[in-house]
Amino acid sequence: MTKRVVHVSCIKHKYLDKTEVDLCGLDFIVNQGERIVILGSNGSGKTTLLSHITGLLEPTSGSIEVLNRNPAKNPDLVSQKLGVLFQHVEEQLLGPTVYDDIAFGPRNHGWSKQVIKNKVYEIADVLGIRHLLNKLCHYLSGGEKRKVALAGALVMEPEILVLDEPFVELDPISKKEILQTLNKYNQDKKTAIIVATHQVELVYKLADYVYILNQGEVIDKKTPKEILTNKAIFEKNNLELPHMVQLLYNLKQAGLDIPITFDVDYLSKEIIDQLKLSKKEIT
Ligand SMILES: Nc1ncnc2c1ncn2[C@@H]1O[C@H](COP(=O)(O)OP(=O)(O)OP(=O)(O)O)[C@@H](O)[C@H]1O
Repeated sequence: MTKRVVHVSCIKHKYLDKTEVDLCGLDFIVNQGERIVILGSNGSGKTTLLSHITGLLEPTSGSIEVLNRNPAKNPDLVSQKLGVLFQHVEEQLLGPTVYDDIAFGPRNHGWSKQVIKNKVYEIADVLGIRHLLNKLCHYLSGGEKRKVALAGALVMEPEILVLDEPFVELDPISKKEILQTLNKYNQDKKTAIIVATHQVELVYKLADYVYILNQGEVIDKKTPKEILTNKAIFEKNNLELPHMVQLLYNLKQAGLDIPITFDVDYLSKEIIDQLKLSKKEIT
């Protein structure tokens, strides 16, 4: 039977300035090894939802279970089983040096010096940041900080990874490498991945299911294909339609019957075939 690792049901939160966020609508459910992308425009409640899952916030009502326990009441569970990457990444870099920062979790859990060293080097190699290990975190670039924070999130081999806008500030090569790393972790270790973003193109590359948030409400759960083939979802939820999908819709409107896909090679072949065919028909 599939193990449910996260279950959030109609939680409400009141911030100190009295802003109320009601994350009701559909229950938010994540099973072991699932890759979930949470899409929503600015202020739709993505970070608020993730902050409850990671136990940083406690709801005023509703229920939240992470690995069958309340995360706000079980900080040990969170630190051992959850790997977290915050949106404002500076807030989570704790060590003076990159090495110290990645080693923070393992040291706290009493791992031996040698095991920590091996693991820090291993994860630094995976993320291509070994050359940064002796550097002070303060002087890292934005993208480097994000990679270091991700290394800190992965080093404990968590059951659940919670990532808030992980690809902001990353160059295309870093983005591709980190996507590959996340998908590999997911495959090899059955790590559940929860990513909040408004970068819709990630859906195709990093989602088994997509939850859509709109003004705090969890309004929909869909597969990537269902999202990408339904233009109305983008308009209704103030999400940017990726250029490639817009192009496909335009071609469809002009009479070319092309499947909606993000596979550039497949798409190019389809377009070329159809253009060749129509050229033949004319001549
Ligand atoms: N610490 C806070 N104090 C007061 N209000 C807050 C706080 N954090 C978030 N909010 C409010 O809660 C609502 C949801 O914000 P949240 O940050 O969860 O949205 P988001 O979907 O992550 O947005 P973005 O994509 O811009 O990061 C917004 O109206 C926001 O102003």
